[in-house]
Amino acid sequence: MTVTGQDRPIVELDDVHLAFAGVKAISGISFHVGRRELFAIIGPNGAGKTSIFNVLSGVYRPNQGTVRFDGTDVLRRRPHAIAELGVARTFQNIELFANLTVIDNLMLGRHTHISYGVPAALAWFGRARRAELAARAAAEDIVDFLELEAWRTYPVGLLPYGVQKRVELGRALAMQPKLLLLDEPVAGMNLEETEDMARFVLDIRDELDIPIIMVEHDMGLVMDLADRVMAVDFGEAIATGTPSEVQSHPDVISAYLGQESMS
Ligand SMILES: Nc1ncnc2c1ncn2[C@@H]1O[C@H](COP(=O)(O)OP(=O)(O)OP(=O)(O)O)[C@@H](O)[C@H]1O
Repeated sequence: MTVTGQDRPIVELDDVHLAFAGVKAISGISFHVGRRELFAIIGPNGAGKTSIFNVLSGVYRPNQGTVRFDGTDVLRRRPHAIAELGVARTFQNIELFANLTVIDNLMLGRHTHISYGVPAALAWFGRARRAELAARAAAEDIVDFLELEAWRTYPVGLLPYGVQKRVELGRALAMQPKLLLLDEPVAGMNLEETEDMARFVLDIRDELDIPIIMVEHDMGLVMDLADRVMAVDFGEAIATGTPSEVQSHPDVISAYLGQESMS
C-alpha cells in the first residue's frame, strides 16, 4: 500500500541513534506522529528527550537512522531549513527579545514568511510594506488567539513568567508551522498559568489543526492532553501508547522510581 498526503504521518523517526563522545543519548528510537496528534515524550532527567527534539529540528545530526518530516528526508538539513519546512519550536528556557514588545517578538517569529531582504525592501517599498502589514495582521491574530491583548505593547521582559511563555508559543505560531515542538511548556508555571497553557495547547491542535510533540515532566498535563505518549529511558523507548497504558507500564514505573512522582 502506498501512503500519501494526508494519510502519511507528519513525523517519522526510524532507528535513530545519537552519541556524544561515547555517551549514548538516543539508542534506536523509532516513532511516528499523525497529522492530528498531540504526542508527548516523557522520561526521567537525562533520558534523551531534548536530544530527540534537537534531532527533529536539525540541531543534532544522528549517527544512524532516518528522520522524515511531512514525507521529506530531513536528516541532512540544517535547522533553518527544517524551520522553513514548517517545524517550529519552543524552548525549556524562554528565548525572546526581552526589550522588544509582544507584537515585535511575534513579528520576528513571522520573519521566515517575509520574502525580502534590505535591498529589496528599499527598492520595492510598496511590496515590502505590504509584507510588513500582513505580518502585523498575523501577529494581531495571534494576540487574539492567545489572549495577549492586555500585554501587546509591553516589553516582554516586564511580563509575568506565564505570559512570557505564552508569547514564546505565539512566536512559534507566527511561523505558521506544520508541526509544533513544545519543550516543557509548563515548567515553572503556577496552577493557573498551567491551566491556561493547557487550554491554548489543545486549541492549537483542535482549532489551528497543528500537530504537536510535547516534552513534559508534568504527568497530570500529559495525561490530560496527549493522544499518545512515548516514555524514554537511557535513550530507548520503553513504552508507547495511550497515556494510561504508558503510565501503568511496569518499565515506566521502575524508570521513575527515585525520580519525581508519576501521579
Ligand atoms: N551536546 C551534548 N554533549 C554531550 N552530551 C550531551 C549533549 N546533549 C545531551 N547529552 C547527553 O545525552 C543524554 C540525554 O540528554 P537530554 O538532554 O536529551 O535528556 P533529557 O531527557 O532531555 O533530560 P532533561 O529532562 O533533564 O532535560 C544525557 O546523558 C546528556 O548528558
